[in-house]
Parts: sequence; C-alpha cells; structure tokens
Amino acid sequence: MATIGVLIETEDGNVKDTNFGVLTAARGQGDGTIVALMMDGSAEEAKGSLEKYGATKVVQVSVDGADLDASPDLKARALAAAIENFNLDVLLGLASAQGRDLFARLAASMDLPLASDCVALDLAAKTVKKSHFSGKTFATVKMSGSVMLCAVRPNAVEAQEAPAEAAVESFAAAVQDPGLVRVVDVKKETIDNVDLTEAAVIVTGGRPIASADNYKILDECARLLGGATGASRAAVDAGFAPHPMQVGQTGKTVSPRLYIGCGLSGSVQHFAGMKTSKVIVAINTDKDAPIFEKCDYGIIGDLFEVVPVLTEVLKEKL
Ligand SMILES: Cc1cc2nc3c(=O)[nH]c(=O)nc-3n(C[C@H](O)[C@H](O)[C@H](O)COP(=O)(O)OP(=O)(O)OC[C@H]3O[C@@H](n4cnc5c(N)ncnc54)[C@H](O)[C@@H]3O)c2cc1C
Repeated sequence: MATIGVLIETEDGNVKDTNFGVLTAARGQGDGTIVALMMDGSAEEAKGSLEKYGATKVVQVSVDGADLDASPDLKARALAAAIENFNLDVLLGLASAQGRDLFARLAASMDLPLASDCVALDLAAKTVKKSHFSGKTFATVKMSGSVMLCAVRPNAVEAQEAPAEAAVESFAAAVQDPGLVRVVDVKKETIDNVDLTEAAVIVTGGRPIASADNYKILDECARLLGGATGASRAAVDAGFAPHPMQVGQTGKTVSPRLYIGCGLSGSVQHFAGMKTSKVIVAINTDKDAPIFEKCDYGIIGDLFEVVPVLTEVLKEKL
C-alpha cells in the first residue's frame, strides 16, 4: 500500500480550494496516510481545512535561512528531500502554473516519472488518465519508477469532505541551492478576476459581446456565482478582452463545475480548453449553433437579454 503525499498550494497565505479535490483523489488509494506538504503559508493554520479533506499529517517544509520562492530549484530539492524523508510512494499536486514548474524540476532532479494534467487516477494500478493534444484525446498512462509524480488538473476531481485527525510537523531539508535560477521579480496578472484555471464557475463571452465594456454584464453574473469571466479567442483578437481571459487551445485549459458560454459558436479550439467542465450551459441566438450539440443545457436567446435576467434571479436567490 502506498503512502501518498499532496503538495499544497496557497494564495496570500490561504489554502487554495482546488487542493481539496487533489486530497480527495489521494484518499482511498493508499495505506490511509496522506501527508500534506506545505512550502508556503502556515501548516498550523492550514491544518483545520486540510484534515477536513482527509490529510493525516501536515508538514511544513523549509530550508534554513532560505526563501524558497526565490529559487525554484532549491524548492524542488527540498521537496525531493521530503519525499525521501516521509517515504512517499506518490506525490500529487495541482497542474497549476506553479505546480507544473515545480513537478517538472522534481521529476528531472529525481529521475522520476511525471504525469501532468491528470483528470483521473488509479494509484494502485499506477495508471492515470490525462489530457493529450490540446484536449482532443485522453490517454491512460501506466507509470513505473519508485515514486509516481502526478499533477492533477484543478477541479478535475470533485472535492468531498472526509474528516481525519492530522498531526502537524516541521521538516527542515538539508539541501543546497544549485544557484542556477533566481526569481527576481513576480508580476501578477492585473485583470481583476478569479484565476480562470482554478475557478469553480466560469461565465465566458464570445465575439458578440462586442466591446470590453460589455464584459461587465458577465462579470456581475460571474461574481454572484463566485466565479471568473472568460473570453473566446475571437473576442480577444477583437480587443474586447485581454489574453489571460482566453479559454481554449491557445488559451487556458479550465475544468470548472459550471461553464456558461455566452455567444460562443462551439469551435473545437474553444472546446479543447473547457470540455472537461462538469456542466456546460450555452446561450446562443442561433438554434443551429454547433455548441448546442455539445452542451448540457442550451438557452436559445440573446445574451444581452438572458444574462441580466439570470443575474437578477441570482441576486434574489443568493
Ligand atoms: C490554431 C487555432 C487556435 C485557436 N485557439 C482558440 C482558443 O484558444 N480559444 C478560442 O475560443 N478560439 C480559438 N480559435 C478560434 C476558433 O476557431 C473560433 O474562431 C473561435 O472560438 C470563435 O469564437 P466565438 O465562438 O466567440 O465567435 P463566433 O464563431 O463568431 O460565434 C459567435 C456565436 O454567437 C452567436 N451569437 C451572435 N449574437 C449573439 C447574441 N447577441 N447572443 C447570443 N449568441 C449570439 C452566433 O450565433 C454564433 O454562434 C483558434 C483557431 C485556430 C485556427
């Protein structure tokens, strides 16, 4: 039976909600020990939320006197030391920008197999299902090696609570910084939006949105649902939205619980980025639009009429 580690990501010191789906994926797949590894934030503060989703140990990983955020290689080395110290058979984490970077360094430094963008896992069989070719296909991949490294697509596994008792520990890794790369500055996206790749709800506007200002109609609806606003490439190319909002083959890959597409034709390139959404709702004036073949619920109507009504209803109900 495997001992499973989960690398926890935080934002502004708080545990991101998307970690809970990864903890859920880890549960029931090993010997019952789930080690949550934290390299930022506070293990003491995170304990309550992590044990609610099944973590049995929460470990603060550090390197004496070092700023791990400034050296991605040092961070990977510290994580490698933690894997060895806690005898992990598997390490799971988020396939976020940070997770993809760190897991790739870890796999290279430890010469271990890595599967990124996983949407389903069978750790006993050492297989994972992962997205391939911009989401056009899914591959089931068999992994070998002493430790499996898997980065899981945010929201791909639905978070389910399973309360456990977690002990908190500290682990100071005795590792050296190879000094190859140093982060000197970090610039965050300036758009006032929840991170698209981790949002549980996304309201996306296509070409007919017609102006940057009109996105406010979608923003209001998305905010009420605690979600983010996205855009199609046609809308981005027309200058109505910045590229960080683009969903699709050449934009972001997302997997929210609810995806509301407003004025999207349903192109394969757009679907490449959002087809693993749990529920897809389409609003389109054309009853023959291809998107109606691919959605769970379709509304034939003008987004400028439908979305404001939806927003008013949400205001009443929420
Ligand atoms: C290599 C490559 C990569 C690409 N990558 C991406 C990508 O990452 N993301 C992406 O989105 N696209 C991508 N594209 C572009 C893609 O092929 C489509 O052109 C694009 O997705 C179309 O955007 P759209 O659905 O917003 O616009 P349109 O195709 O113009 O569709 C608009 C839809 O809105 C409906 N409509 C019109 N008015 C209203 C209204 N008032 N209310 C409701 N519905 C209305 C219309 O009936 C129509 O179905 C890529 C293309 C290529 C070749």
